[in-house]
Amino acid sequence: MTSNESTVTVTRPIVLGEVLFDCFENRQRVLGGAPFNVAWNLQGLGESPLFLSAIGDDDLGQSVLQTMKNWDMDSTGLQVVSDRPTGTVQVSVDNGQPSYQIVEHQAYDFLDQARLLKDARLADQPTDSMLYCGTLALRGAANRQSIQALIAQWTGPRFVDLNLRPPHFDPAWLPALLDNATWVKLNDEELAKLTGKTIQDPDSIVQAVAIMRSRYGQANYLVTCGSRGAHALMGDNRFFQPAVAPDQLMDTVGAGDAFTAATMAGLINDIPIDRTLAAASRLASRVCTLKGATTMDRTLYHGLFTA
Ligand SMILES: OC[C@H]1O[C@H](O)[C@H](O)[C@@H]1O
Repeated sequence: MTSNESTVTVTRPIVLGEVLFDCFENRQRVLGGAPFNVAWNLQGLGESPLFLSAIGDDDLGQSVLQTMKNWDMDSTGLQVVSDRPTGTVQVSVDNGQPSYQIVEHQAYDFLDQARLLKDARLADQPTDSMLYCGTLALRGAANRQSIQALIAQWTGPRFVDLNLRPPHFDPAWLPALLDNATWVKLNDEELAKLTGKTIQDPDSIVQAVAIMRSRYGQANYLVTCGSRGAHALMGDNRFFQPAVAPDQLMDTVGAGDAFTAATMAGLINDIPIDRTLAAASRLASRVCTLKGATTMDRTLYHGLFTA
């Protein structure tokens, strides 16, 4: 956010999950991983997220550290796992739509629980700090236990990003993850998969979210539907935001994460939800013009909340 539109930030978002390199078919490597993308965009939006993850003791890990430093990001929450590689994902893009081959047993799968809880500085956080959790880092049993321990102690708002990346997801994780969550974000396909509903119009979204709420509690929901816009369901109210078409589509990698980050920034800064969703749509659209999810180009973040 630019200085003339920000309000005083009293909380610091904490973002937990994977950091990795998205490796494209042309051999280009771009920093990514949904939680990392969210943290990166929050930083671009003027927040100071604490990012909790792990890298390997290798060149890619050094590159993560250096790039975070260049972006003025706090890397104190980054663990080094010496016997595992820094994460990578093979990305194929067809007509702008990515598919991912996600490599297993990566450094981010082996978070040290004591260090994680310490870095989250539970006692020091203002009670209204927002904790973001993705789902990929839950795939290992030890990580799952660590993340559940952190969630169990968390008293502030929680934002859960359901990234269903088969086969790295199990609905059995959902009760612990969604219980008492403040916000849940997923896309229309994920909502359809989890509820068995066909998602085709606002009514079906409302019905599917009602199913999710009956199972997992009364969170607010953010449902993104690609070029068909996004819906925020807050209590009984639903807000719709049309999608902004990108100037020139490169790929949609990280568009949803950009949407999440701008939404979190709006919530943290008490910006009205309609303005927040409009900004989120703009940022998602701009990310679609990039190869991959992240860029050092700060103009990406200009005028998002004022346009
Ligand atoms: O949401 C996009 C991210 O998810 C995938 O896991 C890719 O790594 C990419 O950066």
